This record gives sequence, C-alpha cells and structure tokens, in this order.
Amino acid sequence: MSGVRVLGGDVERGDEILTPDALEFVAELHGRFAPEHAALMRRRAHRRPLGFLDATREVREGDWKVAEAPGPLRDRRVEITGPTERKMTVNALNSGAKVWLADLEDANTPHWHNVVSGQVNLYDAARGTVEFTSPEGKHYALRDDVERPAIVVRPRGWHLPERHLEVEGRPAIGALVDFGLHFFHNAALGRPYYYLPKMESHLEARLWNSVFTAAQERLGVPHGTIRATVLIETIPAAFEMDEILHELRDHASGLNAGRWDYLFSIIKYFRDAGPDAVLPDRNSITMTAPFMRAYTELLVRTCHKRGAFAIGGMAAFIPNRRDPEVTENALEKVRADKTREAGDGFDGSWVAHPDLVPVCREIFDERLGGEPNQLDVLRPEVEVTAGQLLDFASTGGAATRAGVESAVDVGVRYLLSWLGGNGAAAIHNLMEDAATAEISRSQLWQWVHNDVVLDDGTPVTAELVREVLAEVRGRLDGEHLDAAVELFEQVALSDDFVDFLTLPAYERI
Ligand SMILES: CC(=O)SCCNC(=O)CCNC(=O)[C@H](O)C(C)(C)COP(=O)(O)OP(=O)(O)OC[C@H]1O[C@@H](n2cnc3c(N)ncnc32)[C@H](O)[C@@H]1OP(=O)(O)O
Ligand SMILES: O=CC(=O)O
Ligand SMILES: [Mg+2]
Repeated sequence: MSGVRVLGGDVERGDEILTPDALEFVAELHGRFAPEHAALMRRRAHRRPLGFLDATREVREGDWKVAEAPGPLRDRRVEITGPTERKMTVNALNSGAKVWLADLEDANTPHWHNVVSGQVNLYDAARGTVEFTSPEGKHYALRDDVERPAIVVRPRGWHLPERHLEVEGRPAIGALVDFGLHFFHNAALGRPYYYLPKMESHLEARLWNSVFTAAQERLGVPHGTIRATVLIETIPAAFEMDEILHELRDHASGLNAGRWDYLFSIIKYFRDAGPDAVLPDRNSITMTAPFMRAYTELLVRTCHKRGAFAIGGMAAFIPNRRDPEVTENALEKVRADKTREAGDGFDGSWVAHPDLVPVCREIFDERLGGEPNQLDVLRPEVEVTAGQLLDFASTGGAATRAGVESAVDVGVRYLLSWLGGNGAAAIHNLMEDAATAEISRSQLWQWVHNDVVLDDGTPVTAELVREVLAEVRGRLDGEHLDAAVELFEQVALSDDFVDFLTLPAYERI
C-alpha cells in the first residue's frame, strides 16, 4: 500500500478491517484533508473573545432547515452510549434503546487492539452477526424480541492522532481512521450515522462536511446518506450552533448537549481569566446553574428552528445490580434529569447503562404521547444572550477540601482504568470517562492558578494537590499506578496547560 504503514500489532480479524482498499480510502481522505485539518488545529490555539459572530449573522437570521431525518433517526427518545467492546456491543444492541452511540471516543482507550477490534465489532453489529462467549461460558447473542437500535458511531475528536497507522510518514488523524474504516466497510448497508465530538467552530464542521461529501462520492453512496449529530460541548461552539448545523445541513441530524466536555471546555477556555470565571466543586454545578440552562435552552431552540433533533446529555449516576440503594438513587437522579430535558423540548436523551433505558424511555413516552419526537416544540420564547452563556459568577457553590480530594481520587482512578484499556469506569457509583476526568484535573489547575481559597480557608496550592495525590496513591494499587500518578500531576499542575489529558496519556500506551 503506497503511503500507508500499519505499525500496530496483529489484532484478531484485523485483516478483515485493514484491507488494502480500506487503507487506501483512509489514505485518500488524509491526502485531501490533512492540510485543512492542520490549519484548523493551529487556529484552536488562539483563544478569541467569545460572542455570536458578525460574519455569520445571515446564517443565524436566515430561514433554512437541515435535511429531513431518515426513518431510523426519527425517534431517538432513548440513546445508550458505550464502548465497542464485544460483550457491551451485544448488550447495547439488546438494551431496548432507540440508538446506540458506539463510542470510539471518550469511553474508549485507543489501544490499537481497541481501535481495530471495535471496528470488527461494528462490522458484525451492522450485519446482525455479533455474538460473544465470556470466559465463564456465558453466551451473548442478539435477541429477536427486542427492537435493534440505530448505530451511531462516535469517532475520535479532531485533535487525536493515531500513531499505529502512518500516512506519508506521519501519524494518521484518529478521527479519519475511525470514520474512514467504519464508512468504508459499512456505508453500503445504508446507515452511516455519526456523532461528532469536541468541535470548536463551524469551520471544523465544514471540514467534516467536506470529508462526508468526498467519502460518499468516492464510494458511490448518495449525497446526504451520512447523518451526523454534533455534540455541542465546547464553549466556542455554543456560539455557533446555527452555523454548525448550516455547514452540515445535508448531513445534519441534530445537536447533543454534551455537558461534561462543555464544563471542561469552559474551565479550559477561562482557566486564567480571574475569579469571575472560577467554577466551584464539580458536584455543585448542576444543569440548573444559569449558564448551563442558557446553553441547553439555546440548543433546543436552535435545533427545532432548523428541523434538527435536540438530544440530551449524560446524567453520571450508575445503577449497581448488587446494591439496591445505589440503584434507587441513580434512578431517581436520572429520572429528574430526563424529566427536565423532556420538558425543555429535547427529543430524547442519553443513558450510560442498560438498566437506565426503561426510565428514560418512560419519561419521553409520557412527554411525546404518540409522536416520535417533539420537533414541533419550537420554544420561540427562548432568547439567550452571550452574557447568559458566559455568566459563571452566579453559579454558587464553593471550592472545598472534599472537592480537591475527589478530583484527585477520581482523576487517578480514571487514568488507571484508561491506561489499562477501559476508557469508561464506574467510580464511586458515577460514570467516569475522559470528559469527566478532564474536569477533575482542569479544575485543580484553575484553582491553583487563580489563588483560590477553599471554604475552610486553605489556599489551593500545587503543594496541597501533591499532598492529596500522595494520600490517594497510598490507597491504590495496580500495574499502571506510577504512570497514572505522574500523568495526573502533569495534567493538573504543569505550568503550561495540557490541552487534552489523552494526549500525554496516549504517549504511554
Ligand atoms: C461524557 C460522555 O461522553 S458519556 C458517553 C461516554 N461514556 C460511556 O459511554 C459510558 C457507558 N457506560 C459504561 O461504560 C458502563 O456502564 C460503566 C463502565 C460505567 C459501568 O460498567 P460495569 O461496571 O460493567 O457495569 P455493570 O457491572 O453494572 O454492568 C452490568 C451489565 O450491563 C452491561 N453494561 C453496562 N453498561 C453498558 C453499556 N453502556 N452498554 C452496554 N452494556 C452495558 C455490562 O456489560 C454488564 O453486562 P453483563 O451482565 O452481561 O456482564
Ligand atoms: O460527550 C458528552 C459529554 O458530556 O462530554
Ligand atoms: Mg464529550
């Protein structure tokens, strides 16, 4: 194969995915789009003042809609998310959800094995042939008595490289590897649906749109077959919701309120902006904080004005089949979260675990009546200003010692899991993934660099964080403990803010 080298090791059935034609296709996408991608990544480094853009006023004020949703995406009342590990693939497809967000992003450690075997599992899932037998001998197969969810694949964000695949001597772009391999093998089946994470501007959406157009042309797939739901989960993107949908309008199917990365992005963007931008303990920032409400209200309003689906986010509470009290608490919290979203006009929402599918379904069933969605709930009364999106000062809550301890503890435990190959983990009964871990470490960085004083009068210093880190280290063990602790210290405390914790973490796998 000219220009492409596979540097990762052998993965079972990898030869069915990494075929010469598929690699050629991925290489072609790189040939066409790598220069634009590089320019957009350089653009990210510049933190511009935030506001709605003058240059795109016409798009915001114009009268246009995105393409009508295809049949499998007209009813998205409950979406289960999860990694593409084989057993979880079967479990997600049997969960009774309307959509499975098959995650190659924040719930996945991009070990080469996970990247390739995830594609194998998606290949079988798309063909209804996926099955699995556990080491204990339990057999998993697709059930006939459950409606199969539409599969919506989330490739990695634009920033992540894939160094196990080289194109023209350079590490490939993770997003193009994930999208390219999946599209190449599955587009002909007619349902190439994607979730697009972590975009920071409509120009990045334009790049995805160009990639989609080229990919469809190249494989002879009709223009507009691809449908993409964009996560609005960075603060700059919140000011460009209309523009992002407009760029992708032939391929757009909706927006999702990705709350965890959104909080991370806010902390990152305003990490050194002084006291008014300092956020309190993660646990005290809820979806009813004024700036979070402004964000979700604007998202629903924008989507429905444009005929696009508004999909709610992830409540992090996880049930535990061995602990009824934990499960009851999770169900109650998730019920409250989904009830608020349904009432606000969202068309459906995310859950992290099969046992949460029924509660989300029940709430949206009740709200939707006999309808598949609530696209007709236009929310014309919603008007959101830039000031409301950026009003962090009225959040309430405090920075506390418990907040510091929890941030360090969760961050290190998550990195231990990530380095071991599990990009999503239940920690203290909460779902943790790369986005929530980003909040933990960036929050500490922000507190240290803004001379925050805890509610008990203790200043947050690098020494304090190191002290807590030593305590946490003392109670944990595991093969990757040294690496996890070193990494955490780096991403929480280094003078130069590390853009994404997964970048230095990736160097270690
Ligand atoms: C901020 C964001 O981006 S959110 C989206 C990204 N994050 C995610 O997708 C996380 C999704 N959730 C998960 O990965 C898991 O639920 C975890 C890691 C949080 C917990 O997993 P576990 O500890 O295995 O949960 P638990 O033991 O209760 O699982 C019970 C069963 O449900 C299955 N299960 C749990 N979550 C899922 C899921 N999301 N998809 C499919 N199956 C699942 C397990 O495989 C297990 O199956 P089994 O009984 O056949 O062995
Ligand atoms: O991807 C979802 C999020 O909350 O982040
Ligand atoms: Mg996210």
